[in-house]
Amino acid sequence: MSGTWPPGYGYLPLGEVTSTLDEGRARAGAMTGPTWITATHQTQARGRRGRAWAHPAGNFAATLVLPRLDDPDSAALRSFVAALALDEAFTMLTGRADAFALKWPNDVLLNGGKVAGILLESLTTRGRLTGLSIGIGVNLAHAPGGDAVEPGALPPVSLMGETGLAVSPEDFLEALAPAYARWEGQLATYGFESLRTAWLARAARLGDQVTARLPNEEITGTFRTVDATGQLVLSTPKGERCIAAGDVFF
Ligand SMILES: O=C(O)CCCC[C@@H]1SC[C@@H]2NC(=O)N[C@@H]21
Repeated sequence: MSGTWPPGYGYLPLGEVTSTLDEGRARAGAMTGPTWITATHQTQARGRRGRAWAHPAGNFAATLVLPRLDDPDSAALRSFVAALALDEAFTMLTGRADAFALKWPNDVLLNGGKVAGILLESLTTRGRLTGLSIGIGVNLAHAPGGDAVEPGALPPVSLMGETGLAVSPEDFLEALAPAYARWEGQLATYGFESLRTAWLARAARLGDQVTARLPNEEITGTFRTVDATGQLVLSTPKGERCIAAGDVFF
């Protein structure tokens, strides 16, 4: 790894694994600080809501392990930190900020298709949240076929397919890791408000009608904002609804 690696962050490049999230969980106890784990192949990569995640060779797959969290209550905000870092890395590598947008809660879009996803997993000690794994998958070279996504979901796209740019997973990490460290530093120094503002400036479909699919309910309304705790705020005919977790459909 050349370039400017963020001070205090470790790096563990692996070959074939079941999932970098599994590696994060197994290795977190021995880590002394935040550590990026990458893999060239994952045999059981997972996405949000128990879905499988396709990881063809040439795509980026990593888990950033935060083995100790000073403030466990802010753990979920890391999906905003990671999304802003991904957006910054994409913009740096392509010079095309206008092509990318952020979709609540944790997808990155390129030309309206999904190019990257984030999956947070808690790390617990004796039932207490003590750390966090941030799994990140980026379709650099290949997008999985449309049949790999659920009906109504945005089509997967790849960076190569949409822009013609060949970016290696190593080069992507070299852009992403410092960007993540900067946004994490901003969260620590200034709090979530500055990230919330930055995220909203890059949000897809702000002000539009969207549908949030929750385990037992679908809520359709106007996407007003994201609140101070990271919840999605929709205006519906029955009033304002704040949504902590769910999938959003446009
Ligand atoms: O559903 C999503 O959008 C989240 C996808 C997260 C995929 C990444 S790839 C690296 C890490 N390891 C996994 O098994 N999943 C995450």
